[in-house]
Amino acid sequence: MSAPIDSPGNPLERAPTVAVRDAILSADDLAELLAFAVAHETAFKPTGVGDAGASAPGLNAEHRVSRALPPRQFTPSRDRIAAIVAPLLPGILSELGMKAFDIARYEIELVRHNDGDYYRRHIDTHMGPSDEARRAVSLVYYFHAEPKAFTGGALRLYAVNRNDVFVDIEPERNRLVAFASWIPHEVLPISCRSARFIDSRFAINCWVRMTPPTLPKDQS
Ligand SMILES: O=C(O)CCC(=O)C(=O)O
Ligand SMILES: [Fe+2]
Repeated sequence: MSAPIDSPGNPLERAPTVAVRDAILSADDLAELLAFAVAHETAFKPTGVGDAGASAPGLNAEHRVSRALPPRQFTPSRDRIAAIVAPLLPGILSELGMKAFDIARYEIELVRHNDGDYYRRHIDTHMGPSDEARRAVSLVYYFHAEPKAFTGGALRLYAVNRNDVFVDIEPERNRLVAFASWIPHEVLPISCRSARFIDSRFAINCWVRMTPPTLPKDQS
């Protein structure tokens, strides 16, 4: 018996693959988006966990502190965001090593992290057999006011089974980051001395939901 010449290692311990795209929006569109967020400041509500993949539904300040705009208030932007993401998706999927799939829908959320906020390690999807249209790809688009008035807030993406193998992505203005929704990740704590809403770390989450595969019929 001979040992493999080049062991591929354990995929669960490998650093995750992340796709990063910069300069996504024009300066005008970016300014409009920031103005939209600022105009809706009072509508942002504390975020919960457990919508997908987290341990328990509801608010959990140990796990996640941030504020999000209720999705119905952000729906006018949904088609515009989908129109930006759709043409980028084939290249992103191939970079992530994922096959093209039937898109059931895009799920979109606008989130603001301010002083002391964070989101601990989690995944964005459910695992195991299911006929729901599950989240397959997570995309996060970052924006903020200039000059940037917060520090921290990197997106840390982990190897599935390791805490000490990770990739940090800076939430650069006008940057889109994409990763498979089952990759564990966290938002590192943010410091924002002014604590003003406009100085927040803003992010648009866009989850691409996959049409579920047809499960084999029970033959018994
Ligand atoms: O804002 C980010 O960088 C990621 C947010 C996140 O992981 C989530 O909302 O599920
Ligand atoms: Fe997430």
